[in-house]
Amino acid sequence: MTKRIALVAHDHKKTELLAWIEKHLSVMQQCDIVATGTTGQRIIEQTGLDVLRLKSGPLGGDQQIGAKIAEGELDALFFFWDPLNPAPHDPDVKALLRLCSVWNVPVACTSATADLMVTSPLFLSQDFKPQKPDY
Ligand SMILES: O=C(CO)COP(=O)(O)O
Repeated sequence: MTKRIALVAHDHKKTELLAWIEKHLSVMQQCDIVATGTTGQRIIEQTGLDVLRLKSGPLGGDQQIGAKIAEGELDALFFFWDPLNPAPHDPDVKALLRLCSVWNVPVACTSATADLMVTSPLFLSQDFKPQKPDY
């Protein structure tokens, strides 16, 4: 099954995420991608990747991604959140990161971690199915 991933970046991190996507374009082309609204728009414009755009983060996009994680519809999250600037929807950001831990979904919040994640032989492997908790 195709890897289902979410790509999200706060405003000061969007350039970094876009550069990271360009660097790993061949992997990204093998994934089903969802993104929050503005991030998704920038990805489409810059890379031509096919992206399902959800609402903008402050308008509920993070929560939409959280819902997909709770429903088992995402295999990984790449969330370049901004540690230096406060977000009006910080509770949504925390909730999204929390749900990744609740459901054991791999999440990368920095380009270094994201590099390690997508270059792992397990990333695109059909055999890699992280254990889902038995709630
Ligand atoms: O705010 C975000 C994540 O918390 C990202 O939202 P945008 O992609 O719409 O900028």
